[in-house]
Amino acid sequence: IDFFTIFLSKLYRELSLYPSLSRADVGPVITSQYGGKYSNIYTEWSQRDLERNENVKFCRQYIVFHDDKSLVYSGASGNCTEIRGEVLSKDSPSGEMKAVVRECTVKGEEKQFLEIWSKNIKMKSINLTALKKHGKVYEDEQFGCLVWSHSETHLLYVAEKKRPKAESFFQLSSSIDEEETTRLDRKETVKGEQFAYHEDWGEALVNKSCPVLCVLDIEGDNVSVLEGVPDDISPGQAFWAPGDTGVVFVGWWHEPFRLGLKFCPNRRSSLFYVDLTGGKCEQLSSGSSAVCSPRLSPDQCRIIYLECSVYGPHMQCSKLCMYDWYTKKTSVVVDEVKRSKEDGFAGIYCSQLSPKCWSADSQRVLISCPQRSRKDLLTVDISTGSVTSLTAESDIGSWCLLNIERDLMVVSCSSPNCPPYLVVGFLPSRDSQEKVVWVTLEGSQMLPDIGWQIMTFTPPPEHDNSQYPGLDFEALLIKPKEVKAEGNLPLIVIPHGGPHSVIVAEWILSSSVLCSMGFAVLLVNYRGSLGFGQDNILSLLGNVGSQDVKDVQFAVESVLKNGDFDGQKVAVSGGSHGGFLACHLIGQHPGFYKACVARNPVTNLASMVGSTDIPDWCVVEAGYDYSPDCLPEPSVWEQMLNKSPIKHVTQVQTPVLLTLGEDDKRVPNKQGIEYYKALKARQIPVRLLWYPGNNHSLSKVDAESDGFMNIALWIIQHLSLR
Ligand SMILES: CSCC[C@H](NC=O)C(=O)N[C@@H](CO)C(=O)O
Repeated sequence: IDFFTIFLSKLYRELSLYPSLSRADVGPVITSQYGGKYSNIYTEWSQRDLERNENVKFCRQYIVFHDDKSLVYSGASGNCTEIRGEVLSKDSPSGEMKAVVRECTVKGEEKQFLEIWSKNIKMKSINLTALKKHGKVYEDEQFGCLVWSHSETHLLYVAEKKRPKAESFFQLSSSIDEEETTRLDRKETVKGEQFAYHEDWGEALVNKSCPVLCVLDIEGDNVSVLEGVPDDISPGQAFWAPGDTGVVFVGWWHEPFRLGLKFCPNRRSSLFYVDLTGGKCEQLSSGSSAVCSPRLSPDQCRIIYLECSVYGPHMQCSKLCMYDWYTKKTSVVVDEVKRSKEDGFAGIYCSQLSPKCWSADSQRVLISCPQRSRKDLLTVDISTGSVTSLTAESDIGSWCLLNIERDLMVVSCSSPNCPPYLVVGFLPSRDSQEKVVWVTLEGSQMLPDIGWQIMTFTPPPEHDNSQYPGLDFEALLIKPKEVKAEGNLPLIVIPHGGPHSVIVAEWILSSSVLCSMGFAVLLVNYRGSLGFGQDNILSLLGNVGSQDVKDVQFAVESVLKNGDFDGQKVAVSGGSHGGFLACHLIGQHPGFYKACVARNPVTNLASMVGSTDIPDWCVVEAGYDYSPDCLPEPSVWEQMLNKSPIKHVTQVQTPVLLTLGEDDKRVPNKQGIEYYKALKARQIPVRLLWYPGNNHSLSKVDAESDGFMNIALWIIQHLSLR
């Protein structure tokens, strides 16, 4: 190991110390003995621990004195504490109690407990594993929840349906000597099911197959699985209906078969209500669209939720819809936006609203979402549908709403040169022109040597899309503030994945380390990205491998015209669809890029369609309609192949580093291997890194850090930088 590698790992270690915010909850208003009003804010953070090789979660609380409209005093109360073993946790609405789902190992066996804490006493610890009412509790963002009833007497959560134990046809029947419990267990086992296949919900949701809604009656210590949910529906994102009469949830249809859900809010789904007493289930929204993130208003009269169409591009511009609990009427509050409005509003792009998103008077909804290459904080007036940005004028690249309670907004801010920090501010009243006064609760350190800018590009006429003419796109350029000698800045080009996702101007660890090492990084939001209107998204369907490739190359060549860069020292790196683009770029522009890195890249749509958890993606991106019960026509297979990077592999001259996850369900690692073999056959330098226990994101701490080091060293080597 040389000096350079040590320097690089030291830099990575240093910058990986900055934690990110994952959650914030605002407690009830307390009146102090001197009459001052205050609330506690509970925050959760996550940080990479390179020594322990895990992402550690910790919490810190803050105290905020206020007069319901403005902050009087705020500060941290105590130090931070690491959180271990907590799967889910939630304070009761009054703040009197706390519920925790905890995982721990007892006598070598993993168990899940549901704990109820009151003040400083653990009142109950219910062994959910021993109860055997259901399987593991869901902790994911897709289905998972832990919700107190309004009366604080019951808790609602989602778990895997209990599956009868399967045993071999040849298992001997229980002997008389066996303990009673073992004999009872045996009674419930089924023979012949031992090797039955159970569908799951795909990438990052493996082993999640049949979720059920579960309720704990706290007083009676009784867990029950709610009845009445239709058999062809997987429920999740549940909460208590007004008056605790039942439960509202999102239900995803899982017939004819489950398609991957991660990054796919376009799956057929609806809002449902299941009655607690009779188990009667009612469908509240249309059955022909895709919905998520339902949130009940503080006055308990309305439910706001996001809706988009089924199939088509996976991520799209959403509608903000509202269901009136009493009139049972549904309305569209904010419609899909085809092109940015005159006031700059570009539409709603998020697959999740913050846990609470309503103003205290139940008249406005707050949403943080990408608007072109920034993440902004928007307010929506539910009676007029008018959208106002609270942050459009700010210099900060990303405003992420963690929560809002009684108009106190808790936000995580960051920029490419500034790690996440925590701010709070009161939402000004509906008809006031006042600006929000933001107060920092937990600051962060600005990196003075890193500069960033957002660049806008108009494609040349020959690249214009005749069906969707006049669209522009952007790129985020991150580069050292001081360029030492003119004309020798190396450039790393990073097209994002998706392709319908977006890079916003937020803190990105890898980019900041690369920039601190003296690289410029260009992250391109080519046409097809989120945040620029629905037309922009649709313009890419059928044009993958050409329009997106042209946009990236156009952005790179435009940037290179600036005298700071060395056109002979350009590398390209991307993951997933970004890896697809990296491989396309080196195939379509032979020799232009001196190094290429691809994380779990899509290299051949035609060979992937039968093995990914989202076959519809391949067909739709190739420009065709997907149908789950039809094999694509031969011409569609041909087009899928024609639009794939493998088609251009014979032109490649660039050395390629592939990083693959053994357990990737999204882009099966065979895609990378197919490309690896094609390169090897032509004696193009190629190296493959294989990460066991990792899925599509390669985000486990060791895979991420090892990947970063290898990527940086690969680029340095092939750009001849040492
Ligand atoms: C059949 S894989 C499609 C590409 C993938 N899309 C959704 O999962 C992708 O590019 N994913 C991005 C995130 O959007 C990634 O970086 O993994």
